[in-house]
Amino acid sequence: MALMGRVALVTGGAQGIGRAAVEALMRSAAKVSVVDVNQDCGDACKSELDAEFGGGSCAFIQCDVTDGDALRADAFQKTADMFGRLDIVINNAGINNEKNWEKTIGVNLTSVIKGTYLGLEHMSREYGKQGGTIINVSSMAAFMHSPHQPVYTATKHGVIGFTRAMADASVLGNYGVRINVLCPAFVDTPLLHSVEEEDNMGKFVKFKEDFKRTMDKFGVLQPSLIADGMMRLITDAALNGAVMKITCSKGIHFHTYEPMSA
Ligand SMILES: NC(=O)C1=CN([C@@H]2O[C@H](COP(=O)(O)OP(=O)(O)OC[C@H]3O[C@@H](n4cnc5c(N)ncnc54)[C@H](O)[C@@H]3O)[C@@H](O)[C@H]2O)C=CC1
Ligand SMILES: CCCCCC(=O)/C=C/[C@H]1[C@H](O)CC(=O)[C@@H]1CCCCCCC(=O)O
Repeated sequence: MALMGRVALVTGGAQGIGRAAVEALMRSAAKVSVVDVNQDCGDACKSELDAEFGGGSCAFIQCDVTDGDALRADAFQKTADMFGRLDIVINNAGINNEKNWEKTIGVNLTSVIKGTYLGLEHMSREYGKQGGTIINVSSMAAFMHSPHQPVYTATKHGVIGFTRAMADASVLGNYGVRINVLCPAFVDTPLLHSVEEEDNMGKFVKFKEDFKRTMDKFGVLQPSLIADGMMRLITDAALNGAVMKITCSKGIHFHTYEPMSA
């Protein structure tokens, strides 16, 4: 019951890692807004969550996170209006599309930046709000660059740099918002199967056997473990600017950096 009365917004929350996070939040008695572009999946998710947790604790908002106006008005503002506040934002929506790589930058990086800024508008002391916490979802691809997914890899590097800089800005600006980043290795979700398809991988699809060998080598995690990591980032008040990694070999752990020097 640690999060009783708290309100969370999870992008890409209708399936996969986002859905596991939504369930973990609801088990802790938070109210959750599931923001997802996929109407059918979102409707099914809402019905299942209402059946499990009772109505009134979650909402599904159909929204494409790359539509900045919709993200502001339909996702963030409606969530705050519906539940009366916002405390937790998980910028999780992501795609793997090397063919339409500009869309990958839009969803995986630009929308994470927008989601962070909107989260601050609703939670930061700068805006007269009560504080809160933001998690941005990156990937182990930010540490082990992938020849199968160059643009995906670039976006996930970007998410880490942006998040760490914003975490420092939050301290300097006394925002009262903790901002952390999560980097899972391979996770058993529909996204992982998109590496089989030319529509997603473009010319890199010819490397799919090599990609699968990497997966066999490192193993595949379950979404529930990623949700456990997210809950730790949400509940541990000491964490800001943390880069959490989750792998089969080491489980939940943190990346360490050299102190900054010229
Ligand atoms: N599955 C994996 O192996 C890993 C995934 N990740 C990251 O975790 C995050 C979640 O991925 P998964 O759950 O695996 O993917 P998934 O494909 O299972 O779920 C992603 C969800 O995001 C939604 N979505 C996609 N584009 C959207 C948009 N424009 N607007 C709103 N919603 C949108 C989808 O409809 C879907 O419900 C992504 O950022 C991904 O890059 C990171 C490391 C490993
Ligand atoms: C299709 C999208 C799935 C994206 C999953 C993902 O982010 C994969 C990243 C891998 C990248 O393709 C190349 C890698 O090596 C990344 C995974 C690395 C896992 C390392 C685990 C290390 C360990 O267990 O110690």
